[in-house]
Amino acid sequence: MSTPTVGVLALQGDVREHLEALAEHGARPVTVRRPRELAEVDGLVVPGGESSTMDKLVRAFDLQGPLRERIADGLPVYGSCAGMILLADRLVDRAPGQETLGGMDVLVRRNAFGRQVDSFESDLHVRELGGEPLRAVFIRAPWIEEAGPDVQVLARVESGPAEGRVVAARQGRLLATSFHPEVTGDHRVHAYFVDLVRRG
Ligand SMILES: NC(=O)CC[C@H](N)C(=O)O
Repeated sequence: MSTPTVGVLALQGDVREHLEALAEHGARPVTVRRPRELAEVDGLVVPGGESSTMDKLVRAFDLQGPLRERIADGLPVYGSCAGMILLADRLVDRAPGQETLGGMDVLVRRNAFGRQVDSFESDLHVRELGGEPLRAVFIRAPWIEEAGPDVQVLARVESGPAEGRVVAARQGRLLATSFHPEVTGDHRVHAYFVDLVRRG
């Protein structure tokens, strides 16, 4: 699979930046809005946005069942911010009636960093992405509050009041970050994900 087809769930949120970052790293990027489009992809990005809105749209577009099935079948999925929330098996501070797709054995807290620090940037050292620190942009971001034994922690906040909080993790073919790597020029997270898709 030299040029994998990688979808971006395009119901809501920042889709275009992900498509560009995926193309840069050798994937054939496509938008996914319908079950038949989901059936064509080798991997999927669930972008940031607003997780309860995205959940409603996922259900309105009859994608919840097909997405859960493909996740259970081992589809590689990368969730950023709201996407991390959608991949979580358990949520704190969910909106009324909000559901997730699940797949990752984590407890995720929405809007975890508090209102006074809606958005911020921070450098993270992510061993899997090589030596250079990664500039991470957090926008009303969640964090992973608890992670099961099969979850590999990839990055934690390195300073400030949230020091030690888990903001990137992987469980098998599922990858999640609290932050938005698509808005910086450094797309190593996308490269890592495309590699994960290629390995099948
Ligand atoms: N940038 C984001 O994706 C924010 C996520 C948003 N706070 C939510 O709950 O869905």
